[in-house]
Amino acid sequence: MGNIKIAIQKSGRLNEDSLKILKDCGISIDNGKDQLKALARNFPLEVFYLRNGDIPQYLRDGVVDIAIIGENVLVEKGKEIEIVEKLGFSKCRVSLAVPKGFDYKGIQDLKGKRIASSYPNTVQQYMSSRGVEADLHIINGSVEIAPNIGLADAICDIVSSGSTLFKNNLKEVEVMLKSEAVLAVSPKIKEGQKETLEALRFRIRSVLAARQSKYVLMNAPNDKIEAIIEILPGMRSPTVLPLAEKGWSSIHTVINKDKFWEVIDELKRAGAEGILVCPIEKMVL
Ligand SMILES: Nc1ncnc2c1ncn2[C@@H]1O[C@H](COP(=O)(O)OP(=O)(O)OP(=O)(O)O)[C@@H](O)[C@H]1O
Ligand SMILES: O=P(O)(O)OC[C@H]1O[C@H](OP(=O)(O)OP(=O)(O)O)[C@H](O)[C@@H]1O
Ligand SMILES: [Mg+2]
Repeated sequence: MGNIKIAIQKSGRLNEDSLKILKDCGISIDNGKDQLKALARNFPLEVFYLRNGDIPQYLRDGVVDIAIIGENVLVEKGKEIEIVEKLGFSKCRVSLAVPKGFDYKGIQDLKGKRIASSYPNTVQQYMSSRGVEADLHIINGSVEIAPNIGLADAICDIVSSGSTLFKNNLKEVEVMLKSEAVLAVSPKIKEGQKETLEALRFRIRSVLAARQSKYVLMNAPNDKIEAIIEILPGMRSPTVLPLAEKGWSSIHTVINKDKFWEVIDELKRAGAEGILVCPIEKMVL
């Protein structure tokens, strides 16, 4: 398989989870402190530690073949770059916010207003597709402070819990896009490298599916099995194994981790006992 170069964020919100997903894919990386480049020991992968904001350009130029990057950065700077996997972490939205006292009724209220943002293309496109012109001020960080220091009437920035907006006396008024970390591919990737990319994607999908699921085991009297199976939102038909105690069985299945709490009471009412919920390390689909 051809060697591929992957860019991940050097430091910041994506760094740790990006390294973690590679590790969960069974890829060991020798990364010493302050190293900008590292080789994987057991997979044809070279890791480049870069600024998130610089990655679209490196992908475009083919300096790196693939990258783990925030989708919001691609929307801003790399619309033509292909996203091949959504990775389920660093979930956030890019939103417009105004001071709490602003009587906001709709996007038209921002006509001619000063908007501070690190995402000028995203804002520009959102506003102009709605026929609204505003006065954009590009700033690189601490955007939420802009209205308080008289620099802007509104802002556009990343929102996750909303606590930064809250602390700065702002309210979210338009969600322009939803974002998460993604695996993106350079348009210049070569044929010989696609096999390695597919092998990596296969591993990533197995890791993500496992993160989303739980292995659930429970015991039940045989006459309750049918009712219990009705409740279980399993992958396929659950496994039913006889217990040493006559007339009892053990039921095993895989369920989506978010669904589990929805059905737990129902399962107990239907007669399930000794319910165990276990993590799954990999799930090959
Ligand atoms: N509060 C947040 N909650 C969840 N995800 C976030 C949050 N803030 C940022 N992100 C996501 O993480 C990415 C990296 O954010 P971070 O603040 O670490 O880097 P940055 O300063 O934008 O980039 P650079 O690496 O270029 O310095 C963002 O592009 C976004 O996708
Ligand atoms: O809704 P919240 O949960 O408060 O998250 C949103 C904040 O998180 C990000 O900043 P970060 O902490 O990454 O700092 P930065 O501006 O230095 O990148 C983003 O720029 C917002 O300011
Ligand atoms: Mg940030």
